[in-house]
Amino acid sequence: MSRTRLPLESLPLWMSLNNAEFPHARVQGIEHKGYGLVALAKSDDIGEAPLVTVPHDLVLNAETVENYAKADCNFKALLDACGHHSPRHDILLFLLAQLALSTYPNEHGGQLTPWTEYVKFLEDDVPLPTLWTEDERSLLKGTSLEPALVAKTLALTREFDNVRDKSSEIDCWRSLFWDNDFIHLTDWYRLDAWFRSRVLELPRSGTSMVPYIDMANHASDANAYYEETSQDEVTLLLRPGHQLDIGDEVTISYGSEKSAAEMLFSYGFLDASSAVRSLTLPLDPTLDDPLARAKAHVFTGVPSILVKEAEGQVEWTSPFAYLVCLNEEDGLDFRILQSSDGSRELRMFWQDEDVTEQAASIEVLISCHQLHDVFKLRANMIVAQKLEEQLQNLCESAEADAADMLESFNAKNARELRTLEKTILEKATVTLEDQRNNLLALDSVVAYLESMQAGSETHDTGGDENDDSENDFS
Ligand SMILES: C[S@@+](CC[C@H](N)C(=O)[O-])C[C@H]1O[C@@H](n2cnc3c(N)ncnc32)[C@H](O)[C@@H]1O
Repeated sequence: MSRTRLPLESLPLWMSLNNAEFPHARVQGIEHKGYGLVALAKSDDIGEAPLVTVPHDLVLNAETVENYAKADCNFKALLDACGHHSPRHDILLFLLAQLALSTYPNEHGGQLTPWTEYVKFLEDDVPLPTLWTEDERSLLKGTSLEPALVAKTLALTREFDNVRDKSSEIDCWRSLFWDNDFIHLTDWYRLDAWFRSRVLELPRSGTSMVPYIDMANHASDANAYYEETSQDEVTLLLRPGHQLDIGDEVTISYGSEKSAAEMLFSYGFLDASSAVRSLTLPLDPTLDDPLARAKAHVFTGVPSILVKEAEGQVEWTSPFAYLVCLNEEDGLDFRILQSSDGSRELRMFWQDEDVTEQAASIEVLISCHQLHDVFKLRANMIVAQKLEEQLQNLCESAEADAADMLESFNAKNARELRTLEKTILEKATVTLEDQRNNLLALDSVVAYLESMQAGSETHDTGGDENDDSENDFS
């Protein structure tokens, strides 16, 4: 969508017309960060007074969307056809309506809101990976962001196709989506990127976008914070103890626990000062596991591996790896139970006890089993294999990149993420190897492996004695 824009100089007027106050902070361009907020007074002069106050009726949340639907029948038709799934999706539909209204008022003909103008201040160029070029995205190969980005892209495409399909039965939306082909998938990507990089969770208003305050950039030692007042206004305040001069950037924290991949995914930059060193990888059941689908079905958590470095130590956690490593001979079983109303349900049993509800804590359930250390060894090997594959992919990605050193802000961030994740993975591999060696030295594990070996030898010699020993070994 080729949209109408407004210059930043008009933002103060927009704020005043909408009864928002910004006595101590204004928006200006900040190097490498787009826009940002800067202080208009020294911290000593500001004291505890708000830097910015945004009235409740400017806050965009699920309630704003519902109220707008009551005032605009075109939007109501769209919301009823494909909305009411989640606050995020409804807010995206609202932003889409504002974008269409601000750019094609004749086609849309709907109700203007303050957001119809505010979207004209928002930049097209948002550095989130969903909006990167193909070449930039290819640099993420082997990082934990690669599968997340593929999943997100698919989900956004599905969402957009659904909105587009449903719009075909609503006159004004049919004209925008179909007859004039004004709205494209990239518009939906951009709306999602605006939402993701600007959304706040407010105690009273819930999932919300707050104009002007959403111009505040992130810093891990942020000098400001936002809060919702008892009148449901949102205010931006200085953090006690932080000194500010006129012209200093006013920053907030986007979250202190987010990994580098999460920061890049949601905000399009890496925070060099962050101490968080972690990554999460999806984990699938092994291909030859006959119970694979059943395990995935009952597991309520996210099937993943979390690797985290803290105080020099690398730890991994993966409840799903413990489920993946168990099989029927160990005592894991799945049964379909029929309830009195005739519905059928898949239930998981461990040692004949129904543990469906505890599938995500299977590690605890198996801790009393005599083969507990053997299970730990199996889980360790599943995780080690996944991490080695990941490291291999990262190396291939670095080799491909070396041939074609693409220069851009996003390319630089992709490379930094690769380096950071490679370091974490290499340390995790050493941790896993140490743990494996310790487990392999345990009597219970040695006895188990010997019994398996003896079993397989008995089995082997029971067959054709003329078998090629090399084949047996392989
Ligand atoms: C809530 S908006 C802040 C306003 C934004 N800079 C703008 O121009 O509209 C969040 C976006 O600002 C940018 N940003 C915020 N903090 C940053 C930082 N410390 N370094 C680089 N970019 C930052 C990122 O593009 C992020 O997605």
